[in-house]
Amino acid sequence: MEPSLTLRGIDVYRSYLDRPEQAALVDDIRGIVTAAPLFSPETRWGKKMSVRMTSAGRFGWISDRSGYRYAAKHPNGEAWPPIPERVLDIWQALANNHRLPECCLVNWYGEGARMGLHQDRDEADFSFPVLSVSLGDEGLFRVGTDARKGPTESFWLRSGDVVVMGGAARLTYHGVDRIRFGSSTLLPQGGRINLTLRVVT
Ligand SMILES: O=C(O)CCC(=O)C(=O)O
Ligand SMILES: [Fe+2]
Repeated sequence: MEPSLTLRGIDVYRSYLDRPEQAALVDDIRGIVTAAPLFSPETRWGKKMSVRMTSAGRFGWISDRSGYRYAAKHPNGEAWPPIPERVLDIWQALANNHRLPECCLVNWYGEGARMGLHQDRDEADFSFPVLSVSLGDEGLFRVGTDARKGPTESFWLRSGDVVVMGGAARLTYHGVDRIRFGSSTLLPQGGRINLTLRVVT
């Protein structure tokens, strides 16, 4: 399948998931959140992130006063639930490699939540892409270059869109400036969910 657009090497598959597929994925995510509750990670400096998170897979991404890292257990001490088949299917269709993701990060953006510009670079091997799925409210996604101070541009990600950052774009700086709270009817209470799939080891 060809991407709908490629921006600075990042492939965007617009409306990759139709509405029933999005709703089924939300049900899967409810299952993850029941097993591994959302939490608000703290940065090393003790500031709470505005995005609430949890994970599925062998590893989850956590952050606390010791810094951020992948961990085999939720902060409550339990293993993360498995990555849903429906999520793995998206990876199989678009990630174009033989490894399966080891982490499915679930990011939950409520009103006013954002994610600062960053690189995804806690993984061992950057030859594997990062794939992300957007659900619910629209999010303004900012992409730059592989330099922190490089030029950036932004575009709106909508429910059902899938983004693949691979190859030369694997270490592109990116972030979410803001969401348009209430712009989608997928989540009855509003908000945006982003799933990010990564090979970790
Ligand atoms: O919410 C998004 O679209 C991006 C999330 C992200 O960049 C991350 O979790 O590393
Ligand atoms: Fe990221």
